[in-house]
Amino acid sequence: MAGAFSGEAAKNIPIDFSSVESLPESRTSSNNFSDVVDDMSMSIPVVDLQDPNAMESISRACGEWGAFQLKNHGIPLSLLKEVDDEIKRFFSLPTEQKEKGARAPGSISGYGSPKLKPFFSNAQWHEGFVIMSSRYDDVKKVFPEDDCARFCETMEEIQKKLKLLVEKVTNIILELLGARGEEEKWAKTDNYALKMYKYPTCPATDRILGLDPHRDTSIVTFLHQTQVEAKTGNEIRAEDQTRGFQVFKEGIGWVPVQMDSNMFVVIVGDVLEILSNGRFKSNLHRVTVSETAYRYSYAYFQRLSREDLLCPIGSPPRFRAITLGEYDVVKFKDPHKALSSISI
Ligand SMILES: O=C(O)CCC(=O)C(=O)O
Ligand SMILES: [Fe+2]
Repeated sequence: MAGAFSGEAAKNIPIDFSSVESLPESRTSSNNFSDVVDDMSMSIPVVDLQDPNAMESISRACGEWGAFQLKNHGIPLSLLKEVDDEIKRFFSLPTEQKEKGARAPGSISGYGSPKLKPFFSNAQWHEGFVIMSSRYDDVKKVFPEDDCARFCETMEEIQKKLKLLVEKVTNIILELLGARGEEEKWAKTDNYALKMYKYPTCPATDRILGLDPHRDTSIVTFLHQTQVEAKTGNEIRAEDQTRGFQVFKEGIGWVPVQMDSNMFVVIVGDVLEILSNGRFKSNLHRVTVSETAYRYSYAYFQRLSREDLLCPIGSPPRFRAITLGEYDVVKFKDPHKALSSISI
């Protein structure tokens, strides 16, 4: 198989997906593929940021779903389209070119499978590229100079806009919680990560996921689902529009989120569940893949410091106060039990 790697780098760099005609034994997963809701009318709520009742809608969505789609967010749709195009251009580069920006062991930024272990098995069908707080060193290694400038300018622009939008939405949420302390500075942080993904077509969609079920550690994650592009010679099928990002709803199952490239999906993370004393739910989500269509996405995460103390707002507290650094250690041991293991 082309693109087989050895040594440390093999842990970070995906196999060359285009060369895989059948699924290697090592890339099978034990996930449940049948528990998917096929009622198209069921989805996460849509919140209109221009609506005078936006705050109430955000409160309800975060409490009931831990996720919502955000429209009228103020980021120009032309910029969203440019970002989509640049991400597509990046992932279309030859594998050996992208590998020049490979994520170094122990680092978060760069090309490969984002550093998520031991959260997941190895078996995930995606390529990733991570930019940390507007640092483009890895991009420069990948792109020839002129192409690099266009990519970096576009990414800089979207990150500037997202920083302000995420700050605005985080402030609404903090106001809902009555937060008065340190948390307000977290909304404004200059420390963030932009993770981009390509989910290539896959020969065995019933045996592997693009991204395994997980909860983000963030306050909120902003996710944009980019265009689905059919593999040469294939039509895009209706189901490919809903194949991709899915959220888990207790008692209902996996709910596919209908793609809308004009909106952002806002996802509640563990930090917000802790801060809100359990009022807002950290959302369990995953990504499924398609046999006939590629999918691209990018996610923007605010990053707190390891020393930041997460303290539930409200009484009696349902979680013990914990620094982010300590919480990371707990999550590393067992990501799916992290929240329950700090609950009191
Ligand atoms: O690519 C997606 O749709 C989801 C990404 C995601 O969940 C993450 O980066 O945490
Ligand atoms: Fe996520």
